[in-house]
Amino acid sequence: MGTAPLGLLSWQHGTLSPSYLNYEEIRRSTSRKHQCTRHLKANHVEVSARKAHEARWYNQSQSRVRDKGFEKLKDGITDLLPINTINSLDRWNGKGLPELGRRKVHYHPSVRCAADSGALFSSADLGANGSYDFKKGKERNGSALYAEELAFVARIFLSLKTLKAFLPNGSWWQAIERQHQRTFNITFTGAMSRLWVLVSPDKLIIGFAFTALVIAALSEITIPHFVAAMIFSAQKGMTNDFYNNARLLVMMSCTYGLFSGIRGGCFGIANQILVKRMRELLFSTLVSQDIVFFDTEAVGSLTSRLGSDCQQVSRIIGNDLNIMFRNGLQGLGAFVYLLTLSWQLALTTLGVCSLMWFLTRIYGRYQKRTARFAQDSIASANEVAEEALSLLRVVRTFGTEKEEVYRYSNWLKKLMEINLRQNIAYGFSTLSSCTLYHTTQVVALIIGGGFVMSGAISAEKLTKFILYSEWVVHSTWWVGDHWASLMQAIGASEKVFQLLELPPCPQLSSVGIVLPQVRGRIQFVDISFSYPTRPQAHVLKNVNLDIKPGEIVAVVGLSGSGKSTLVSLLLRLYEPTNGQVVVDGASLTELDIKWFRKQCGVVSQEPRLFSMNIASNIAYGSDDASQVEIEKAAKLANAHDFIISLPDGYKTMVDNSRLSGGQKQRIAIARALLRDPAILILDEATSALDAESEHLVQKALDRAMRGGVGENKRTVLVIAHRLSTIRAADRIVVMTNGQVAEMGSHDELIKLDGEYARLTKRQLSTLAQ
Ligand SMILES: Nc1ncnc2c1ncn2[C@@H]1O[C@H](COP(=O)(O)OP(=O)(O)OP(=O)(O)O)[C@@H](O)[C@H]1O
Repeated sequence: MGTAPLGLLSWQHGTLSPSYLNYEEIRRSTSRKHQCTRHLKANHVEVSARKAHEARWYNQSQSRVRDKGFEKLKDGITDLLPINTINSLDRWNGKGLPELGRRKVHYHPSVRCAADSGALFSSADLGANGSYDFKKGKERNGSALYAEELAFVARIFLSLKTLKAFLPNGSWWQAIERQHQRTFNITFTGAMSRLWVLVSPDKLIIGFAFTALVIAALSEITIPHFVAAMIFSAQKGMTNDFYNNARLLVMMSCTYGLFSGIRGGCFGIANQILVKRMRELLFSTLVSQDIVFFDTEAVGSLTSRLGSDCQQVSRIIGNDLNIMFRNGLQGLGAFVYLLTLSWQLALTTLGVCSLMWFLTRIYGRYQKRTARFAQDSIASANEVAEEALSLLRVVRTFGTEKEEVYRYSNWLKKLMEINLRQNIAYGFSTLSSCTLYHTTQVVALIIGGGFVMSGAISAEKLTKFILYSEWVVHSTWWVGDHWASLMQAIGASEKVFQLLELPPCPQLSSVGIVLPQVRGRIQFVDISFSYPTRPQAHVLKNVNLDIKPGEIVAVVGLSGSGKSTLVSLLLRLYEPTNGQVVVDGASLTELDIKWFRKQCGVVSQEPRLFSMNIASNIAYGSDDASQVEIEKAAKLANAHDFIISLPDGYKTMVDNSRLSGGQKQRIAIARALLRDPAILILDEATSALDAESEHLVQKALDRAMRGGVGENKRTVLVIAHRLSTIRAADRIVVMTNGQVAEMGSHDELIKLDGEYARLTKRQLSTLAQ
């Protein structure tokens, strides 16, 4: 097999039109065309023993040859191998094609370059010894020069291909959009009407701001007129006119300064009010969402919406609209003035401004589209940061600081990619605006100078014209700049507006019935349930359970058997897929759920404390509790002694991390007991406490479970893990795979020798070890 030159024959991948590198065109453009064609035809090698994938490439290449109209060449070349990525070549390295032997293949940079751009090669091009040397090829065979030319053309077209990606609507600009999904799109008018609803209660401030804006803008626009008038009256020796103009200039300058200040202050205040109101509204919308919503939305992302996204919106009124109105008004005024000076020159300026505005609209649209993606990336970065910082103890224990930094910086990288595009787009916008700005001056001077020389207008008029045309263009530039910034802010706030439109959780707005007295009978009637985020997983299946008033029921079972889910359904945090929960004969859906929840005391498996003092944490949700009642609840929960031993006693500031697990649990028990609930729900902690803490917590739980007397005896539903708690129950319910497997007293279930007996034995043997 002889060494053949590079057979660069065709191009794939739509970005570069194949016709650009049509073989025939290349052939025509080179003096060695016949020689090369002959050479390729003569040196092609029939590759007989191809592997399956090579055969596939071969077929593809044949169809490409056909598709791209290389019919003539097709007949002569049967062993084309499309090497559209260098990886394909690399895969051959060392392994060898049948005809190349097991030798390493080396590639000339131009082969790599051409291959990257999707060229087809003949296997013969790689040479008999598996390598291709252009210099040697050139010496041996004149056609090699042709190969270099082709490689050169390849480079040019590669550059063109890259350039094309940077043109408006090119693939580089759209790369970001392809990575993100947009489900909600807000228009300019949509955003404005929503913002108006938010700021309308402060019409007075907005009114002041706009009045001041108009006065400041109009007084500022007269300044160039008086400046020019003063210069020319001085030149003509008109002293009276000079001083009159000077007086008016001072007056206008002062008016401008004063009202600019009022304008800035009023817009600033309106801005602060807007952001505050928006954050309040967003927060209240979020806290009134269904629990399912929080199964899908990360907390870090939501706090980012409250912080960063709302801040972006504040720019709209305080900055963008303010400056747009000011410059719009001034630009309009200046243009009217220009028309009075020379309508021909005024129309020239208008032409330039229209072009500038057109470019700005394109730029503004791009900024709006990308802004949302930027905010999404900020939210995701925030989510990672929030997670890592709140779980820093776990991060430190597992030594995964670097991984967390990597996770965080990955989002920052994505954000940077978006910002890079936004900034380059800004660069293009500034470039075009700058060019057009100076073009106006040059055009006005050339045309205006002609008018002056022909005596059509005076030099004073031309000077005023230049000053005001500059003003018009400058105003258009500013309006355009802030239009783009406004669109960016609207884009950034899309998610905020989307969230603000979420209706509150229906149970919060529904008015249900309030029972005169809660006796505490709880019935789970044929309950089936799947979490909305995992509808295929049936967590509870036809659960039937009747808990009598004052009864203590312990629910036991393996982890994941659905015990906590049962409690969530009792508190109506989720709605059952099938069946219903009945309390004292009334369906839970008929009851006023806020009232019902107040009748329940809940101690969750991992109680969380708020960043407030201990007394406020105990009184959380019981606003009218007195200090005496708080202390009584704390004593019942075995928490009083440790609380008073703290430096500030009940006023000690705590948060979720400043107390031990046992202490937090006792505060949570006190919080539940303070309500003196008719129904007590305990999700026993599985985490191991030291013997002393466990003893104290256990005593607190026992006391809590025995609360109430006679008719008012408390109904207790306890998800129990400790044998002592289980034994204290009147009835034990054993759950397996979302179903009630066994039910009865401890002795009954031990006799049954089923699941419960097995669980108990396992626990006893663990304790014995
Ligand atoms: N918010 C949720 N979204 C989706 N699936 C969930 C959710 N909460 C729990 N699950 C799933 O529901 C099933 C039952 O969970 P549940 O918390 O009720 O079990 P459990 O018996 O209380 O377990 P443990 O004793 O470990 O607390 C599990 O498979 C769990 O993965």
